[in-house]
Amino acid sequence: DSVFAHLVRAPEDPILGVTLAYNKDPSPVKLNLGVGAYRTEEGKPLVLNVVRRVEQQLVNDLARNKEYLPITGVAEFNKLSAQLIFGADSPAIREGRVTTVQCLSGTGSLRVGGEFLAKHYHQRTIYLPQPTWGNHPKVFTLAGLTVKTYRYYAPATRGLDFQGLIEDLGAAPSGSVVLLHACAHNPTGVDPTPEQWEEIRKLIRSKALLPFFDSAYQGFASGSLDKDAQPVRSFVADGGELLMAQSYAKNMGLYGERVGALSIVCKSADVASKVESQLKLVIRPMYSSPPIHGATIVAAVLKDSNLFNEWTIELKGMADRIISMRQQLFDALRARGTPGDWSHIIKQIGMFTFTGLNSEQVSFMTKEYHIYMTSDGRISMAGLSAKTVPHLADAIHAAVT
Ligand SMILES: Cc1[nH+]cc(COP(=O)(O)O)c(/C=N/[C@@H](CC(=O)O)C(=O)O)c1O
Repeated sequence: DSVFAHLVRAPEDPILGVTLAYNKDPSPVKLNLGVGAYRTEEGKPLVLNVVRRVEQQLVNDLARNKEYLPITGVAEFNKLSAQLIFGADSPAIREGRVTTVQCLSGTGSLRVGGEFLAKHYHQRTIYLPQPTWGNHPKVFTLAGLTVKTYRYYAPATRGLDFQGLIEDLGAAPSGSVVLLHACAHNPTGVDPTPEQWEEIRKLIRSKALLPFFDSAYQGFASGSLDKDAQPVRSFVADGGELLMAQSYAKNMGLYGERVGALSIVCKSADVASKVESQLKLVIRPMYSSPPIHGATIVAAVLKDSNLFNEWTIELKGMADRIISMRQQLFDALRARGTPGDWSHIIKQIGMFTFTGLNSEQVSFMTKEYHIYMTSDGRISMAGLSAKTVPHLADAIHAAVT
């Protein structure tokens, strides 16, 4: 019999498996609020106009070919990605202290960064917020790091457990790596205030902890790319070092193109270039070089001021639609007199609402109302529309009464 006959059947991914279950459900009222992917009012995936425009230009450009990219990817894309998150006027970029490599979207950027740290950094422990994106622990464990957690979410207030965060990071061994969501924390939708970010930054620098930022929603938290990058820029401004994983999956709608970048901000240009040389030794045996199409689209949008402005308008449109879904769901629950305080729905930011519903209530809503969401009670607001809000509100009402 097969040499693989001994394999046990693996469980589906807690996030991506929700979509598989949704697809199997024949119900006409089913609702997919699982994966963090934007949907229009009509419930359809969105390809941004700027992306379509650029793709038209690319397909007609006979000067383009399908040659291998360098291991580090599209150079222009790397430069423009660093400017997008650190600011076009960033002193670190000007001083040549930033190295950026194109990776396979956010996940690939996190994995390459994790493998680089496991190989070259003296402290192999990374602290993840509790809770965090479900794939983080797996990515970093497989990269060779030891995963620990720091308190982040306070179920009682449905807000930030700032005291717990400070205590846990204060107790972390000096030099530990700390994963920070740059904005729009997944799954809680709870971000530190600017004042709290400043406290976090001071603590991290005072203990020589190494920040590893994950930016998968730049522009989705506030609707402004620059505003959402402020916390990151305050860390770069203090001259310290950090790692930064960027994803264009959500904010440019390039999910399946797998477009992302890993940047490492170093103390000197000389170190940055040595870091880049070692990053190439991580990437070459992993996937050799990244895909050409998506990064070319992003570079075209970022370097042309008209396309860039049109992108910011489309991005704000997506952010605003999500915010209106928050208000509509909150109003619908209030209209039903649904027991409990639901103000966190309008206070939380980014793509997700961390409802506070427990796994029994979630499975009740799936069974009785065909609502598909992750078992931790997270719902992707982008999956909602004005006409489906009442159905979700009915389901939540039934689940809590
Ligand atoms: C915080 C965070 N970081 C990185 C990623 C990776 O995205 P990538 O497509 O590799 O650029 C995601 C994706 N999150 C959504 C989709 C998923 O789970 O893959 C989600 O949480 O639903 C994140 O939420």
